[in-house]
Amino acid sequence: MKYQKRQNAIVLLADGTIFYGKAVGGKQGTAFGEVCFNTGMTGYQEIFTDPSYYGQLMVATNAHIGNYGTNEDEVESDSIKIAGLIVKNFSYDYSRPAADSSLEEFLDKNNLLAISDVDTRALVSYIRDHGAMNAVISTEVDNIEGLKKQLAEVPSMEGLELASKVSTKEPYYFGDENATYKVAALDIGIKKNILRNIASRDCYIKVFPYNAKFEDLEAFEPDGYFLSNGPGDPEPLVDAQGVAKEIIKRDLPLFGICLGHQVIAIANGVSTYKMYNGHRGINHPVKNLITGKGEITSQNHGFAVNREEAEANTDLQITHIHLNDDTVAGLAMKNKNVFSVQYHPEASPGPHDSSYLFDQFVENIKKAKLTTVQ
Ligand SMILES: NC(=O)CC[C@H](N)C(=O)O
Repeated sequence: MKYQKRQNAIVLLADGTIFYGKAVGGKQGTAFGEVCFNTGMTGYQEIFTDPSYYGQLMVATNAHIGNYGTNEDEVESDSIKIAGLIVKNFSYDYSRPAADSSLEEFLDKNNLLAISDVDTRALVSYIRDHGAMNAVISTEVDNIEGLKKQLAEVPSMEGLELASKVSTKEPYYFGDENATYKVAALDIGIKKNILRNIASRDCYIKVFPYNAKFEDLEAFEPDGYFLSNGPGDPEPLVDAQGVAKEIIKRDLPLFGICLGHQVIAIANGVSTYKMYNGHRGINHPVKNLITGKGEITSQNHGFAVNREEAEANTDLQITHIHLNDDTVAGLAMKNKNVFSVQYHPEASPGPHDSSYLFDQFVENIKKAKLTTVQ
């Protein structure tokens, strides 16, 4: 495929701005989504398969993508979840002993359209200045007006419920069934490395579909509950919010990550909003307000919790702050076993500074279990 003629391609933004490139591997096609960028230098395979990215066209700010190939174990779900890929230099060749295929093969297997040779620095500067917006990538370079019409029909990410598109259809189990603790996880777009992190801390997990009811989770007789990351706007996720409310009412141990964190905030009456530009990268600085320590975190979100409302809410405490823009990065409920973070302690990709949060979850479970037994 390497020397095949590559089709001309465009990135057309919702405001009419056009960037030019070439379709990877001589492909033809068109893909729509919200354009967003990730600043991570590594971890592209994990990012492409993270269900939180469903419906998004990903711009990689790293200038070389594909150079270390892919490995079938380095996925965060069973398929690519981004809607399309935009890069500067696409590496058809790769070099890494652990790789088992090229990125081109991996994209082909998942039928994903990728566009290279785009001036990604100019594109990212543009999005930073003009905010997140819908876009289309396409090889139909002579059909700009037609593409514009179709693009106008693509719904905005604001208000969009996407958890149902990526959640498991049936419940399933993860980990060792003889583990000491049982955790019920609500899958609103869960990443595999979250399951690995919880299971490796002596927990057996049952994973439930996005529309499961609290009673479904409770029937597993779990020691703790988990609300996952995931795509789209948290506001329409009424089922998940209902589950969170029931868990909170009973003061059961609960941990939420990213979309799960936003759901917990909404369950407490605190609203979320669409950010001008989200946080997507693997070096985002966060301050833990309880310990005073900084952590370098992996992030991927386009919505955030309203800080003023969270501060005014007497049931909540802000535990973490994003140091770039002072947005809420972590919450805990006062006098309850409930906490959540806006970022990704499971990393994959990213640093492991925040893995202590999984320890904290299991500690909370342990304490709650001791109290119930006595
Ligand atoms: N990683 C996530 O869970 C993302 C949450 C939500 N979809 C957002 O963009 O803010």
